[in-house]
Amino acid sequence: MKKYIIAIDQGTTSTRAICFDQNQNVIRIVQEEIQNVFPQPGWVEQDAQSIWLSTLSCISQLFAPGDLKPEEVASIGITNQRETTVVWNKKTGMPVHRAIVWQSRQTADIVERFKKQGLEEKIHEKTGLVLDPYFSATKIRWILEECSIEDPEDLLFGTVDTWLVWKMTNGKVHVTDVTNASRTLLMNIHTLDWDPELLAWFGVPSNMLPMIVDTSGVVGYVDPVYFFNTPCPIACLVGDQQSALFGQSCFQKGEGKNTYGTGGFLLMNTGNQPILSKQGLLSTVAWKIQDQIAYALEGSIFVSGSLIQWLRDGLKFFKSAKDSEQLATDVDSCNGVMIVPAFTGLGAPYWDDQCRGAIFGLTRGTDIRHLTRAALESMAYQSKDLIQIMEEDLNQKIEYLKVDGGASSNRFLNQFQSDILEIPVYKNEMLEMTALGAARLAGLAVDFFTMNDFKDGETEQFLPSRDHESVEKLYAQWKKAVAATRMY
Ligand SMILES: Nc1ncnc2c1ncn2[C@@H]1O[C@H](COP(=O)(O)OP(=O)(O)O)[C@@H](O)[C@H]1O
Ligand SMILES: O=P(O)(O)OC[C@H](O)CO
Repeated sequence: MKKYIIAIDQGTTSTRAICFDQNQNVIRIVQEEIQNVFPQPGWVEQDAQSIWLSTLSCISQLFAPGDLKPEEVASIGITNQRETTVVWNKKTGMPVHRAIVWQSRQTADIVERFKKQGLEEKIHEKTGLVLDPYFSATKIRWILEECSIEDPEDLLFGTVDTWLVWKMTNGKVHVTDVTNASRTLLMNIHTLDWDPELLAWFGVPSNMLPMIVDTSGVVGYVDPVYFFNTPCPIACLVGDQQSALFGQSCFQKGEGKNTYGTGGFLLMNTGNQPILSKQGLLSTVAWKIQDQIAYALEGSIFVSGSLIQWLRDGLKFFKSAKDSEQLATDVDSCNGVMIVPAFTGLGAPYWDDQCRGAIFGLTRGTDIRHLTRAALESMAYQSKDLIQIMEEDLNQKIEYLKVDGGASSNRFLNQFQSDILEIPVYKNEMLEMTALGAARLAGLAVDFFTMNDFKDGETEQFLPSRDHESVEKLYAQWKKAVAATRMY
């Protein structure tokens, strides 16, 4: 009898393996941090082999206590940091370069080259995306141009979902799902297939590309060597932000969520048609389950929780990210300090790959409490930038915000977010929303769950508590800081 679903949540900061039972409760969770490498300013890379090994290690730790039986697992779902690009040799199984992480700006020059060809509008129409180093296409181009490659015909490309499935199946299955493919700049969001014109423009050979599959459905079986001699089906691949949207039960048009992980991602379900933004939001595939397709409008923030990680690891302000909450509430305000965390440029709605981070308003009275508070507040201001544009693009008022992701356990952040948006913020008691989405989708594929099983859980509410005038004043200061950062 099958009792469990396992979700692998391969994020930018860590890899997690999570075991869910039939009631969608978390039975066990195992997590390993992932090393980021910063070879040059604005570049971010990870060792692809370590991503795979951390996944393998999390799976084996999940079963280490001996109480969970591998043969009781109905299926595995994989959700992953999107856009991050791996190119490897299919004969050796070895990556030809480190994985280029979604945040990395190392392809800014290549992007400039393509911008000069005047293709931006056409690319936007076909992909719903903007021409930016964020997406996979120019990262593949960079690897093809910069790495010495002996056997180009043996190269395979994959986002992290593809890489993990290829490894888990011992090189038998080379696939990606439609949500991940929609983040490459190579898939046409109307046909849901690789677009020959885009491949030609970006110079990406079609034989490197994985097959595009549904978000929910069995794509292959984990090689028994990696799963205690049990052939377990891999039944879902899904980008982590789309997965959180599914986990948050945003199944209807007009329902959305905001995730605060390494980056910040606001996604709104737009139904079975893509809506092209006029102001820098992205159109993306939310999921495809057989003949059911859902699209989303997305605002992507490059630096959100990773700003707190930088205060922790780079500036050594505190030992644990959760200490940031106490520090922030130890003072009543930031005393005029503003942080614009453009470490790798700014994403939506600015799409500025050249600017870099800045701190304003320092005085002799500034200390780590003000800086920590300013860091958390910047996460909320960036989300407000997106909400305003989303309301205009959709011609609809957003009445409340569902939040999740690692940093949403910070109650100061949630309260400040509600204050600055002047709408309620709902934090679900389920901490692993991203993994829940993948577990649900993997369970659907093997008839472990049905859609009727998916309900909203209990939430904690944060209600606006500031007067409108003070909110306006703070937000105007933020806009001034962003403008000054972009001028520098
Ligand atoms: N209590 C907290 N307050 C603020 N930030 C936090 C807190 N806990 C975690 N974070 C931040 O959230 C991020 C991790 O969130 P997570 O959703 O696990 O990210 P990812 O999916 O990108 O790996 C880290 O960047 C960390 O600094
Ligand atoms: O690692 P996360 O959870 O911040 O998500 C990364 C996104 O998928 C990048 O688009």
